[in-house]
Amino acid sequence: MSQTRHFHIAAIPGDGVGGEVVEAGRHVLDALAAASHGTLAFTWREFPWGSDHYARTGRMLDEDGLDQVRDFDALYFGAVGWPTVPDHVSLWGLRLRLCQGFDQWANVRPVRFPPGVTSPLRRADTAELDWVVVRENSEGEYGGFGGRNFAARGRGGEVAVQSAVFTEVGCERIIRFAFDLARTRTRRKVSSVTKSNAQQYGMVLWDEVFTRVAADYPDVATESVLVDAMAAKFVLRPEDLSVVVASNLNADILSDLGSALAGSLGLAASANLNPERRYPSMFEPVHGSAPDIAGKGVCNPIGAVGSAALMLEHFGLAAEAERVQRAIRTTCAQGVLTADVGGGATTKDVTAALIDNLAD
Ligand SMILES: NC(=O)c1ccc[n+]([C@@H]2O[C@H](COP(=O)([O-])OP(=O)(O)OC[C@H]3O[C@@H](n4cnc5c(N)ncnc54)[C@H](O)[C@@H]3O)[C@@H](O)[C@H]2O)c1
Ligand SMILES: O=C(O)C[C@@H](O)C(=O)O
Ligand SMILES: [K+]
Ligand SMILES: [Mn+2]
Repeated sequence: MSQTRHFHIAAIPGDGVGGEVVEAGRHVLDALAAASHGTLAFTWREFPWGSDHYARTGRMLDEDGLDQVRDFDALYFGAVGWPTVPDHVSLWGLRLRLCQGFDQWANVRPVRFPPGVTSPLRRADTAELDWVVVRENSEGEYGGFGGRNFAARGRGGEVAVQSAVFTEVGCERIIRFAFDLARTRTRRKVSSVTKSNAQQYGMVLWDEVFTRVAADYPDVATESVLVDAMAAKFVLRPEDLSVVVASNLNADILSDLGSALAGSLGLAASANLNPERRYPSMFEPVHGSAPDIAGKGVCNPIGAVGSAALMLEHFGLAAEAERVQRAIRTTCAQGVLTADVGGGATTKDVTAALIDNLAD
Protein backbone atom coordinates (compact mmCIF):
# COMPACT_ATOMS: atom_id res chain seq x y z
CA MET A 1 0.00 0.00 0.00
CA SER A 2 1.32 3.44 -0.88
CA GLN A 3 2.00 6.06 1.77
CA THR A 4 -0.65 8.43 3.02
CA ARG A 5 -0.30 11.97 1.74
CA HIS A 6 -1.55 14.18 4.54
CA PHE A 7 -2.50 17.84 4.17
CA HIS A 8 -3.31 20.34 6.93
CA ILE A 9 -5.78 22.97 5.84
CA ALA A 10 -6.91 26.11 7.66
CA ALA A 11 -10.59 26.70 6.91
CA ILE A 12 -11.67 30.34 7.12
CA PRO A 13 -15.41 30.41 6.29
CA GLY A 14 -15.78 34.16 6.93
CA ASP A 15 -19.21 35.71 6.43
CA GLY A 16 -22.59 34.93 4.88
CA VAL A 17 -22.60 32.13 2.34
CA GLY A 18 -18.87 31.69 2.99
CA GLY A 19 -19.73 29.23 5.78
CA GLU A 20 -22.17 27.29 3.60
CA VAL A 21 -19.82 26.86 0.65
CA VAL A 22 -16.74 26.07 2.75
CA GLU A 23 -18.71 23.32 4.48
CA ALA A 24 -19.67 21.93 1.06
CA GLY A 25 -16.06 21.96 -0.14
CA ARG A 26 -14.87 20.24 3.03
CA HIS A 27 -17.46 17.48 2.57
CA VAL A 28 -16.32 16.88 -0.99
CA LEU A 29 -12.64 16.69 -0.04
CA ASP A 30 -13.38 14.47 2.95
CA ALA A 31 -15.35 12.13 0.65
CA LEU A 32 -12.38 12.07 -1.71
CA ALA A 33 -10.08 11.12 1.18
CA ALA A 34 -12.53 8.48 2.45
CA ALA A 35 -12.50 6.83 -0.98
CA SER A 36 -8.71 6.99 -1.33
CA HIS A 37 -7.98 3.68 0.46
CA GLY A 38 -5.82 5.49 2.94
CA THR A 39 -3.62 7.24 0.42
CA LEU A 40 -4.97 10.71 1.12
CA ALA A 41 -5.91 12.54 4.33
CA PHE A 42 -7.01 16.06 5.20
CA THR A 43 -6.89 17.58 8.65
CA TRP A 44 -8.93 20.75 9.03
CA ARG A 45 -8.76 23.50 11.57
CA GLU A 46 -11.37 26.21 11.44
CA PHE A 47 -10.68 29.87 12.22
CA PRO A 48 -13.67 32.03 13.18
CA TRP A 49 -12.48 35.24 11.55
CA GLY A 50 -14.90 37.61 9.90
CA SER A 51 -17.51 40.23 10.73
CA ASP A 52 -18.87 38.42 13.84
CA HIS A 53 -15.33 38.14 15.15
CA TYR A 54 -14.98 41.88 14.53
CA ALA A 55 -18.11 42.55 16.61
CA ARG A 56 -16.66 40.46 19.44
CA THR A 57 -13.03 41.56 19.33
CA GLY A 58 -12.74 44.70 17.21
CA ARG A 59 -10.56 42.79 14.71
CA MET A 60 -11.41 40.89 11.55
CA LEU A 61 -8.46 38.58 12.21
CA ASP A 62 -6.48 38.00 15.40
CA GLU A 63 -3.42 40.20 15.83
CA ASP A 64 -1.17 37.14 15.40
CA GLY A 65 -3.55 35.64 12.82
CA LEU A 66 -0.95 35.27 10.08
CA ASP A 67 1.29 33.34 12.49
CA GLN A 68 -1.61 31.07 13.45
CA VAL A 69 -2.06 29.85 9.87
CA ARG A 70 1.47 30.27 8.46
CA ASP A 71 2.41 26.60 8.75
CA PHE A 72 -0.70 25.12 7.16
CA ASP A 73 -0.40 23.56 3.72
CA ALA A 74 -3.15 25.86 2.44
CA LEU A 75 -5.95 28.19 3.45
CA TYR A 76 -9.49 27.45 2.30
CA PHE A 77 -11.50 30.65 2.39
CA GLY A 78 -15.21 31.44 2.00
CA ALA A 79 -16.00 35.14 1.73
CA VAL A 80 -15.77 38.29 3.79
CA GLY A 81 -18.14 41.22 4.18
CA TRP A 82 -21.36 41.85 6.04
CA PRO A 83 -23.64 44.89 6.32
CA THR A 84 -22.62 45.40 9.98
CA VAL A 85 -19.03 46.33 9.07
CA PRO A 86 -17.94 48.86 6.43
CA ASP A 87 -16.81 46.83 3.39
CA HIS A 88 -13.39 48.48 3.20
CA VAL A 89 -12.75 47.56 6.85
CA SER A 90 -13.72 43.92 6.39
CA LEU A 91 -11.91 43.47 3.08
CA TRP A 92 -8.66 45.09 4.21
CA GLY A 93 -8.93 43.43 7.61
CA LEU A 94 -9.17 39.88 6.31
CA ARG A 95 -8.83 38.97 2.63
CA LEU A 96 -6.28 41.61 1.71
CA ARG A 97 -4.40 41.07 4.98
CA LEU A 98 -4.01 37.38 4.12
CA CYS A 99 -3.31 37.82 0.39
CA GLN A 100 -0.81 40.63 0.88
CA GLY A 101 0.65 39.30 4.15
CA PHE A 102 1.43 35.96 2.51
CA ASP A 103 2.53 37.53 -0.78
CA GLN A 104 -0.12 35.62 -2.72
CA TRP A 105 0.65 37.78 -5.74
CA ALA A 106 -0.94 35.60 -8.42
CA ASN A 107 -4.72 35.21 -8.35
CA VAL A 108 -5.80 32.60 -10.88
CA ARG A 109 -9.47 32.75 -11.84
CA PRO A 110 -10.54 30.21 -14.49
CA VAL A 111 -13.70 30.95 -16.46
CA ARG A 112 -15.36 27.60 -17.12
CA PHE A 113 -18.65 26.80 -18.80
CA PRO A 114 -20.17 23.66 -17.26
CA PRO A 115 -22.52 21.58 -19.40
CA GLY A 116 -26.18 21.89 -18.45
CA VAL A 117 -25.90 25.52 -17.34
CA THR A 118 -27.38 28.06 -19.73
CA SER A 119 -24.99 30.87 -20.56
CA PRO A 120 -26.33 34.30 -21.54
CA LEU A 121 -23.62 34.22 -24.19
CA ARG A 122 -24.86 32.99 -27.55
CA ARG A 123 -21.29 32.00 -28.53
CA ALA A 124 -21.39 29.40 -25.76
CA ASP A 125 -23.76 27.28 -27.87
CA THR A 126 -21.32 26.80 -30.73
CA ALA A 127 -17.78 27.50 -29.50
CA GLU A 128 -15.82 25.71 -26.81
CA LEU A 129 -15.08 28.42 -24.28
CA ASP A 130 -12.42 28.13 -21.61
CA TRP A 131 -10.16 30.92 -20.46
CA VAL A 132 -8.46 32.07 -17.31
CA VAL A 133 -8.11 35.50 -15.77
CA VAL A 134 -4.76 36.07 -14.05
CA ARG A 135 -5.17 38.85 -11.52
CA GLU A 136 -2.20 40.78 -10.13
CA ASN A 137 -2.95 40.34 -6.44
CA SER A 138 -0.40 42.41 -4.52
CA GLU A 139 -0.33 46.01 -5.75
CA GLY A 140 -1.84 48.16 -8.51
CA GLU A 141 -5.10 49.81 -7.49
CA TYR A 142 -4.95 47.79 -4.23
CA GLY A 143 -1.67 49.35 -3.10
CA GLY A 144 -3.58 51.04 -0.30
CA PHE A 145 -1.84 54.41 -0.61
CA GLY A 146 -3.74 57.61 -0.29
CA GLY A 147 -5.55 59.68 2.25
CA ARG A 148 -8.47 61.92 3.00
CA ASN A 149 -8.28 65.51 4.02
CA PHE A 150 -11.52 66.52 5.61
CA ALA A 151 -10.44 68.64 8.55
CA ALA A 152 -8.27 71.06 6.59
CA ARG A 153 -10.88 71.94 4.01
CA GLY A 154 -14.08 71.53 5.97
CA ARG A 155 -17.28 69.75 5.11
CA GLY A 156 -18.09 69.88 1.42
CA GLY A 157 -14.49 70.60 0.46
CA GLU A 158 -12.99 67.25 1.26
CA VAL A 159 -10.30 65.78 -0.97
CA ALA A 160 -9.48 62.07 -1.22
CA VAL A 161 -6.49 60.60 -3.04
CA GLN A 162 -6.28 56.91 -3.95
CA SER A 163 -3.02 56.03 -5.65
CA ALA A 164 -2.20 52.96 -7.69
CA VAL A 165 1.21 51.37 -7.30
CA PHE A 166 2.90 49.60 -10.21
CA THR A 167 6.38 48.22 -9.70
CA GLU A 168 8.49 46.73 -12.44
CA VAL A 169 9.07 43.63 -10.28
CA GLY A 170 5.33 43.28 -9.60
CA CYS A 171 4.42 43.64 -13.27
CA GLU A 172 7.14 41.29 -14.44
CA ARG A 173 6.34 38.44 -12.07
CA ILE A 174 2.62 38.35 -12.87
CA ILE A 175 3.22 38.70 -16.61
CA ARG A 176 5.81 35.88 -16.60
CA PHE A 177 3.36 33.80 -14.57
CA ALA A 178 0.72 34.35 -17.27
CA PHE A 179 3.13 33.30 -20.04
CA ASP A 180 4.19 30.18 -18.13
CA LEU A 181 0.53 29.31 -17.62
CA ALA A 182 -0.20 29.84 -21.33
CA ARG A 183 2.50 27.27 -22.16
CA THR A 184 0.52 24.63 -20.24
CA ARG A 185 -2.64 25.26 -22.28
CA THR A 186 -3.78 24.04 -25.69
CA ARG A 187 -4.10 27.62 -26.88
CA ARG A 188 -0.81 29.41 -26.22
CA LYS A 189 -1.89 33.00 -26.00
CA VAL A 190 -1.68 35.82 -23.44
CA SER A 191 -3.91 38.88 -23.61
CA SER A 192 -2.61 41.79 -21.53
CA VAL A 193 -5.19 44.25 -20.24
CA THR A 194 -4.55 47.84 -19.15
CA LYS A 195 -6.01 51.29 -19.50
CA SER A 196 -2.70 52.81 -20.50
CA ASN A 197 -4.22 55.44 -22.76
CA ALA A 198 -5.59 57.18 -19.67
CA GLN A 199 -3.36 55.80 -16.88
CA GLN A 200 -0.12 57.08 -18.34
CA TYR A 201 2.40 56.05 -15.67
CA GLY A 202 1.72 52.71 -14.01
CA MET A 203 -0.04 51.08 -16.90
CA VAL A 204 2.45 52.29 -19.49
CA LEU A 205 5.12 50.64 -17.32
CA TRP A 206 2.99 47.46 -17.38
CA ASP A 207 2.72 47.60 -21.20
CA GLU A 208 6.49 48.04 -21.56
CA VAL A 209 7.21 45.11 -19.26
CA PHE A 210 4.69 43.00 -21.20
CA THR A 211 6.48 43.71 -24.49
CA ARG A 212 9.87 42.91 -22.96
CA VAL A 213 8.72 39.65 -21.31
CA ALA A 214 6.84 38.54 -24.44
CA ALA A 215 10.16 38.44 -26.32
CA ASP A 216 11.21 35.53 -24.06
CA TYR A 217 8.15 33.52 -25.17
CA PRO A 218 8.20 33.53 -28.99
CA ASP A 219 5.97 30.41 -28.98
CA VAL A 220 3.14 32.27 -27.21
CA ALA A 221 0.82 34.61 -29.15
CA THR A 222 0.10 37.99 -27.55
CA GLU A 223 -2.22 40.95 -27.67
CA SER A 224 -2.61 44.13 -25.63
CA VAL A 225 -6.20 45.22 -25.17
CA LEU A 226 -7.64 48.18 -23.24
CA VAL A 227 -9.93 47.08 -20.43
CA ASP A 228 -13.10 48.58 -21.88
CA ALA A 229 -12.47 46.79 -25.16
CA MET A 230 -11.68 43.58 -23.26
CA ALA A 231 -15.07 43.77 -21.51
CA ALA A 232 -16.66 43.85 -24.96
CA LYS A 233 -14.41 41.04 -26.18
CA PHE A 234 -15.46 38.79 -23.29
CA VAL A 235 -18.98 38.99 -24.71
CA LEU A 236 -18.36 39.17 -28.46
CA ARG A 237 -15.18 37.13 -29.14
CA PRO A 238 -14.52 34.97 -26.07
CA GLU A 239 -13.31 32.08 -28.25
CA ASP A 240 -10.21 34.20 -28.96
CA LEU A 241 -9.12 34.16 -25.27
CA SER A 242 -6.86 31.80 -23.36
CA VAL A 243 -4.92 33.62 -20.60
CA VAL A 244 -5.97 37.16 -19.74
CA VAL A 245 -3.58 39.01 -17.42
CA ALA A 246 -4.66 42.25 -15.79
CA SER A 247 -4.09 44.54 -12.83
CA ASN A 248 -5.77 43.95 -9.49
CA LEU A 249 -8.94 46.00 -10.05
CA ASN A 250 -9.39 45.39 -13.76
CA ALA A 251 -9.04 41.63 -13.29
CA ASP A 252 -11.46 41.72 -10.35
CA ILE A 253 -14.12 43.25 -12.58
CA LEU A 254 -13.36 41.03 -15.57
CA SER A 255 -13.54 37.85 -13.50
CA ASP A 256 -17.07 38.66 -12.29
CA LEU A 257 -18.02 39.33 -15.90
CA GLY A 258 -16.50 35.99 -16.92
CA SER A 259 -18.35 34.03 -14.26
CA ALA A 260 -21.63 35.76 -15.09
CA LEU A 261 -21.13 34.80 -18.73
CA ALA A 262 -20.61 31.19 -17.66
CA GLY A 263 -23.98 31.41 -15.90
CA SER A 264 -23.43 32.68 -12.34
CA LEU A 265 -21.00 34.17 -9.88
CA GLY A 266 -21.60 31.06 -7.84
CA LEU A 267 -19.67 28.93 -10.35
CA ALA A 268 -16.32 30.68 -10.34
CA ALA A 269 -13.24 29.34 -8.54
CA SER A 270 -9.99 31.03 -7.65
CA ALA A 271 -6.52 30.44 -6.25
CA ASN A 272 -4.49 33.14 -4.49
CA LEU A 273 -1.01 31.77 -5.03
CA ASN A 274 2.34 32.46 -3.47
CA PRO A 275 4.18 30.77 -6.35
CA GLU A 276 7.49 30.62 -4.44
CA ARG A 277 5.70 28.57 -1.75
CA ARG A 278 7.30 30.55 1.05
CA TYR A 279 3.80 31.08 2.48
CA PRO A 280 0.54 29.15 2.27
CA SER A 281 -1.66 29.86 -0.73
CA MET A 282 -5.37 30.55 -0.33
CA PHE A 283 -8.27 29.04 -2.27
CA GLU A 284 -11.69 30.72 -2.38
CA PRO A 285 -14.69 31.16 -4.66
CA VAL A 286 -14.68 34.42 -6.62
CA HIS A 287 -18.00 35.51 -5.13
CA GLY A 288 -18.65 37.38 -1.89
CA SER A 289 -20.83 36.71 1.13
CA ALA A 290 -24.12 37.10 -0.81
CA PRO A 291 -26.15 38.62 2.06
CA ASP A 292 -29.30 38.44 -0.09
CA ILE A 293 -29.35 34.62 -0.02
CA ALA A 294 -27.18 33.78 3.01
CA GLY A 295 -28.56 31.39 5.61
CA LYS A 296 -31.15 29.88 3.29
CA GLY A 297 -29.12 26.85 2.21
CA VAL A 298 -29.57 27.66 -1.46
CA CYS A 299 -26.22 29.13 -2.51
CA ASN A 300 -24.22 27.48 -5.25
CA PRO A 301 -21.25 25.52 -3.83
CA ILE A 302 -19.57 24.93 -7.20
CA GLY A 303 -17.24 27.94 -7.07
CA ALA A 304 -15.97 26.79 -3.67
CA VAL A 305 -15.69 23.15 -4.74
CA GLY A 306 -13.83 24.21 -7.90
CA SER A 307 -11.50 26.20 -5.62
CA ALA A 308 -10.89 23.02 -3.62
CA ALA A 309 -9.92 21.36 -6.93
CA LEU A 310 -7.41 24.16 -7.55
CA MET A 311 -6.04 23.46 -4.05
CA LEU A 312 -5.60 19.78 -4.95
CA GLU A 313 -3.70 20.83 -8.08
CA HIS A 314 -1.48 23.02 -5.93
CA PHE A 315 -0.77 19.97 -3.73
CA GLY A 316 0.37 18.09 -6.85
CA LEU A 317 -2.77 15.92 -6.89
CA ALA A 318 -3.67 16.39 -10.56
CA ALA A 319 -5.73 13.20 -10.91
CA GLU A 320 -7.77 13.99 -7.77
CA ALA A 321 -8.32 17.57 -8.98
CA GLU A 322 -9.59 16.29 -12.31
CA ARG A 323 -11.90 13.90 -10.48
CA VAL A 324 -13.50 16.83 -8.66
CA GLN A 325 -13.75 18.85 -11.88
CA ARG A 326 -15.40 15.87 -13.58
CA ALA A 327 -17.88 15.57 -10.70
CA ILE A 328 -18.76 19.24 -11.21
CA ARG A 329 -19.39 18.72 -14.93
CA THR A 330 -21.45 15.56 -14.35
CA THR A 331 -23.55 17.14 -11.60
CA CYS A 332 -24.36 20.15 -13.79
CA ALA A 333 -25.07 17.95 -16.80
CA GLN A 334 -27.51 15.92 -14.65
CA GLY A 335 -29.39 19.15 -13.94
CA VAL A 336 -28.70 19.19 -10.20
CA LEU A 337 -28.55 22.98 -10.10
CA THR A 338 -29.11 25.71 -7.53
CA ALA A 339 -31.49 28.60 -8.17
CA ASP A 340 -28.83 31.02 -9.48
CA VAL A 341 -28.35 28.70 -12.46
CA GLY A 342 -32.05 28.02 -12.93
CA GLY A 343 -32.51 24.91 -10.80
CA GLY A 344 -34.37 24.03 -7.63
CA ALA A 345 -31.65 22.14 -5.74
CA THR A 346 -30.29 23.20 -2.38
CA THR A 347 -26.62 23.59 -1.49
CA LYS A 348 -26.79 20.21 0.27
CA ASP A 349 -28.44 18.51 -2.75
CA VAL A 350 -25.66 19.72 -5.03
CA THR A 351 -22.99 18.71 -2.52
CA ALA A 352 -24.47 15.21 -2.22
CA ALA A 353 -24.59 14.88 -6.02
CA LEU A 354 -20.99 16.04 -6.31
CA ILE A 355 -19.95 13.38 -3.80
CA ASP A 356 -21.91 10.66 -5.65
CA ASN A 357 -20.27 11.73 -8.87
CA LEU A 358 -16.76 11.46 -7.44
CA ALA A 359 -17.02 7.72 -7.98
CA ASP A 360 -15.55 6.64 -11.32
N1 LIG B 1 -13.39 37.59 -1.82
C1 LIG B 1 -14.40 37.95 -1.05
O1 LIG B 1 -14.48 37.52 0.09
C2 LIG B 1 -15.46 38.88 -1.58
C3 LIG B 1 -15.74 38.92 -2.94
C4 LIG B 1 -16.77 39.77 -3.39
C5 LIG B 1 -17.50 40.52 -2.48
N2 LIG B 1 -17.19 40.44 -1.15
C6 LIG B 1 -18.02 41.12 -0.13
O2 LIG B 1 -19.26 40.40 -0.09
C7 LIG B 1 -20.31 41.31 0.26
C8 LIG B 1 -21.42 41.25 -0.78
O3 LIG B 1 -20.89 41.73 -2.01
P1 LIG B 1 -21.65 41.72 -3.39
O4 LIG B 1 -23.11 41.63 -3.14
O5 LIG B 1 -21.11 42.83 -4.19
O6 LIG B 1 -21.13 40.39 -4.13
P2 LIG B 1 -21.58 38.88 -3.95
O7 LIG B 1 -20.64 38.06 -4.78
O8 LIG B 1 -21.64 38.52 -2.51
O9 LIG B 1 -23.06 38.78 -4.54
C9 LIG B 1 -23.41 39.27 -5.83
C10 LIG B 1 -24.63 38.49 -6.35
O10 LIG B 1 -24.23 37.16 -6.69
C11 LIG B 1 -25.00 36.22 -5.97
N3 LIG B 1 -24.12 35.12 -5.51
C12 LIG B 1 -22.88 35.26 -4.97
N4 LIG B 1 -22.42 34.05 -4.61
C13 LIG B 1 -23.37 33.14 -4.91
C14 LIG B 1 -23.46 31.73 -4.76
N5 LIG B 1 -22.48 30.98 -4.22
N6 LIG B 1 -24.60 31.13 -5.18
C15 LIG B 1 -25.59 31.83 -5.73
N7 LIG B 1 -25.56 33.18 -5.90
C16 LIG B 1 -24.45 33.83 -5.49
C17 LIG B 1 -25.58 36.97 -4.78
O11 LIG B 1 -26.74 36.36 -4.30
C18 LIG B 1 -25.75 38.37 -5.32
O12 LIG B 1 -26.99 38.48 -5.96
C19 LIG B 1 -19.66 42.68 0.41
O13 LIG B 1 -19.37 42.85 1.77
C20 LIG B 1 -18.37 42.55 -0.39
O14 LIG B 1 -17.35 43.42 0.08
C21 LIG B 1 -16.19 39.63 -0.69
O1 LIG C 1 -11.42 42.60 -4.74
C1 LIG C 1 -11.46 42.01 -3.66
O2 LIG C 1 -10.41 41.83 -3.01
C2 LIG C 1 -12.75 41.53 -3.11
C3 LIG C 1 -13.56 40.72 -4.03
O3 LIG C 1 -14.26 41.49 -4.94
C4 LIG C 1 -12.82 39.62 -4.68
O4 LIG C 1 -13.02 39.40 -5.87
O5 LIG C 1 -12.04 38.92 -4.01
K1 LIG D 1 -14.63 34.72 -1.83
MN1 LIG E 1 -14.44 40.51 -6.88
